[in-house]
Amino acid sequence: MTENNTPTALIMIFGATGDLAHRKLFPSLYRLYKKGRLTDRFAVLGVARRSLTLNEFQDSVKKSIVEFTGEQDGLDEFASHFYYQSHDVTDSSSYIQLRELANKLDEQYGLEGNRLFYLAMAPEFFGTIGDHLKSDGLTDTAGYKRLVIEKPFGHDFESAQELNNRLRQAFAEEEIYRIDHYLGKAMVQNIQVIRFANALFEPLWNNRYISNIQVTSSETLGVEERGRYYEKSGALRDMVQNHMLQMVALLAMEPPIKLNTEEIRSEKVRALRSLRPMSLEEVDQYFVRGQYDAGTIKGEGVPAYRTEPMVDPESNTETYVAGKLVIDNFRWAGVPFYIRTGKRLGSKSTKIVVQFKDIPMNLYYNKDTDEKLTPNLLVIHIQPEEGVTLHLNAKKSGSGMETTPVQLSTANQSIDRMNTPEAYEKLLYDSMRGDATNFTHWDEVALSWKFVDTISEVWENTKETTFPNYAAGTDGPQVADQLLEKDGFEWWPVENLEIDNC
Ligand SMILES: NC(=O)C1=CN([C@@H]2O[C@H](COP(=O)(O)OP(=O)(O)OC[C@H]3O[C@@H](n4cnc5c(N)ncnc54)[C@H](OP(=O)(O)O)[C@@H]3O)[C@@H](O)[C@H]2O)C=CC1
Ligand SMILES: O=C1O[C@H](COP(=O)(O)O)[C@@H](O)[C@H](O)[C@H]1O
Repeated sequence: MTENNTPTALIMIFGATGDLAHRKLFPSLYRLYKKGRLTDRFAVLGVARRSLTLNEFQDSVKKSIVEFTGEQDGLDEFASHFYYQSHDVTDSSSYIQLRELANKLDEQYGLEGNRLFYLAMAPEFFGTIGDHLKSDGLTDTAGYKRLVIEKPFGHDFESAQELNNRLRQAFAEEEIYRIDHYLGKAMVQNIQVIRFANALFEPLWNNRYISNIQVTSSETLGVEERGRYYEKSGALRDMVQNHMLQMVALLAMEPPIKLNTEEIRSEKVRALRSLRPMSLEEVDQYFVRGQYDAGTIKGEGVPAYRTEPMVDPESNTETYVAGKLVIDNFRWAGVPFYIRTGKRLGSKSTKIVVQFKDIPMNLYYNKDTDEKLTPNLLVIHIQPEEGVTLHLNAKKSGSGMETTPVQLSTANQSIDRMNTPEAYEKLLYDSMRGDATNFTHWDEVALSWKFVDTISEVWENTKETTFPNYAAGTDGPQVADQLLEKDGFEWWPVENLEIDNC
């Protein structure tokens, strides 16, 4: 890793007029600038097709910052670092001009030839851009060259491999920063710290003491304007292949021998390699799917998935997935990892619940009340609230020896926004500093696709006759509950585990 806490670079954003650039990238760069993490030695070169003057582009940057950060301090100064080239990325003749502009900015700002190419565009263009960056000499530079690439990285293992091979013609693996914005979330980064910095947890973090782990990422949003993309993706490719499996890898991995990029990634890869593969016939035992019907969220009626724009009225696409993952290694044999994620659910929440095994005997059992001890839980609140809660049992006040559940909580300040800009801010900063720890290595991408491909093969080839099978605003389809009931467990309800109630 190249450590430099005030990095200098030319940041070339392909897709600079798009949603991601305006909602996440410009505000994140602005925050870095305000925090002094970007000195004056940086320039941003935006690329997109529409014809904009320099002033128009800089105005659009300022507008996005006001809208998404609510701030305007030093805006003119900040926006003066932004440049624009109208350029169709499929048009080979434009790259030479782009290279000349890049070289000029390099000199003007003293950027030492450092270049970050950020692909904030539809994935069909990733390969073409990579090819041109190399063939037209944009990657021939005296400083570092890095490619930051958005999801989705492929549609399945085969297409991901094809894309990877193509990009590797222009960039080495260590120069490719594949974004998974969940890895930029503070509490996802905290999973390792909670595990490896607490004598209380690490000795218990195995199949002797843990009964099951549940990872939930529920959204109230529907598919919005992304019907075209989502119809081909579904929740499995959109959320499970990347974010959900990344969280599982962090929970399941062995302690790395050092806290560096290579060691952490290699332990995550080992965890993903330990996922028990399923045969096509076994998929239904381990994974279930759902699709939302019309319903009510926060008092407002919302439409069914099949009536959303650009969605097939008979769509077979899943908007909900629940699954049981089995990790075949010494630490986790016998401990199911349950995951669930879906759109148009009752609440926006991402949580991890680690359920500990019951103690061998309940000394406090009272046959008159027949109350069972509540299992100990460690709840990691990823979003919207950020923090940790430990659910314990303690003595009820009074003269008897009855027990009552109690909770110990620590909460960070709450943030509730989709794809929190803070995540992008951290990831942008890391990519400029050369810290790839919180980006996904090709080996992780490949293993995740291989795991998910078996499920998609079955789902794409079997029409789900029960769709739509959950109403918007509910907890999802009943099949998800049945998945855990078979094992004698149930989902911990995310609402009742809110940190505010603790
Ligand atoms: N938006 C978000 O919150 C998130 C987005 N992503 C990913 O980020 C990427 C971008 O998404 P998003 O910003 O939403 O997409 P948008 O459709 O909003 O933006 C696409 C951008 O690409 C440009 N563009 C399209 N075709 C060409 C072309 N042939 N040559 C040059 N520029 C072109 C468009 O500008 P113009 O029309 O002017 O050419 C625009 O700037 C996608 O991979 C998406 O999956 C990932 C997570 C979240
Ligand atoms: O990558 C994606 O993530 C968002 C959910 O992100 P979050 O930070 O709000 O949890 C999801 O809405 C989107 O469909 C998916 O592409």
